[in-house]
Amino acid sequence: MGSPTPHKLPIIDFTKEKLEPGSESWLKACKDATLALEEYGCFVAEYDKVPLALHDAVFKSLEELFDLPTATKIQNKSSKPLYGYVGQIPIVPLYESLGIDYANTHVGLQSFTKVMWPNGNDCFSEPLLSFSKSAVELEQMVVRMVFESYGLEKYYESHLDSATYLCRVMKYRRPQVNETNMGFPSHTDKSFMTILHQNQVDGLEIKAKDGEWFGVHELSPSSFVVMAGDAIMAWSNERIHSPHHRVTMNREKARYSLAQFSFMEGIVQTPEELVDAEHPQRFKPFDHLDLLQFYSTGNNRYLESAIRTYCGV
Ligand SMILES: O=C(O)CCC(=O)C(=O)O
Ligand SMILES: [Fe+2]
Repeated sequence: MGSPTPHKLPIIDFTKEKLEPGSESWLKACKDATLALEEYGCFVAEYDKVPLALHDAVFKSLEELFDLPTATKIQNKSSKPLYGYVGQIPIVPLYESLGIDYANTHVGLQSFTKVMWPNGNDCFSEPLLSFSKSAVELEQMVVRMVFESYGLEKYYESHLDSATYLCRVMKYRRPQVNETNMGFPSHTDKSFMTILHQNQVDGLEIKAKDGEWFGVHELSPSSFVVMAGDAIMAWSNERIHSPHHRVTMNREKARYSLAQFSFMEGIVQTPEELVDAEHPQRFKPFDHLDLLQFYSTGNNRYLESAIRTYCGV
């Protein structure tokens, strides 16, 4: 028996100037993006709205942020579950992250920045805000493509009205000798969708539907990983797959990354058009923040699929 073909994430070109809704290149990208989200739950978008100078400024400012004292970083708190500082966890020793809610808005970024630097820090907030706005634009394009592919564009505007964006910025320090190289354990995202961007240090691994793990390599400063979260899996009545993924550190350098998660304010519900005899409803309507609350309670984060336990039919 020959060995199976190695998995590789599809790469979809979002750099085209003429990626106008309705154009031929738009229709092709709609098909490719939806297929990739159905098959792998993610793909690499080549996207040029974050110029190299901005990419560099963002990662430079992340170094400055993570160099702050832990006592400052732990002030990153939120009334929403799992929105604040995460770190100093003995079983995940390499990982540290902070959450910036409403990162695509001036107000959101200022309120985060003021906690870290009481006198403000425009060298941090300006690049992060531009980055976050561009990541939102990319996500909204992908969501529009998916809605159009399923003939459900009529729901797109109301979807946008209730989408909010949390930008989680992450550092994985390099492992010391004899220390685990596990950067972050296997999980699925609880978001509707996630946009990931990294410095040039690899580590992200995806579990394919056949159970095989594979690494995501050769990402450039213009590469963004677009990943389906549990909420779009439920919305799509499981046509779209939210993949398990993890981070494994193999390199000598620290890894910095940004994950911009979309969360819906209020109820997520499968459109009736996606439910029929062949596709019976798989998930009951659920409140997105309540799902997060459930996931963050007790040992629920160790469930194989928190969303199935929470609202699976
Ligand atoms: O650092 C990464 O590339 C992935 C992070 C991740 O999976 C997450 O924050 O949910
Ligand atoms: Fe994730």
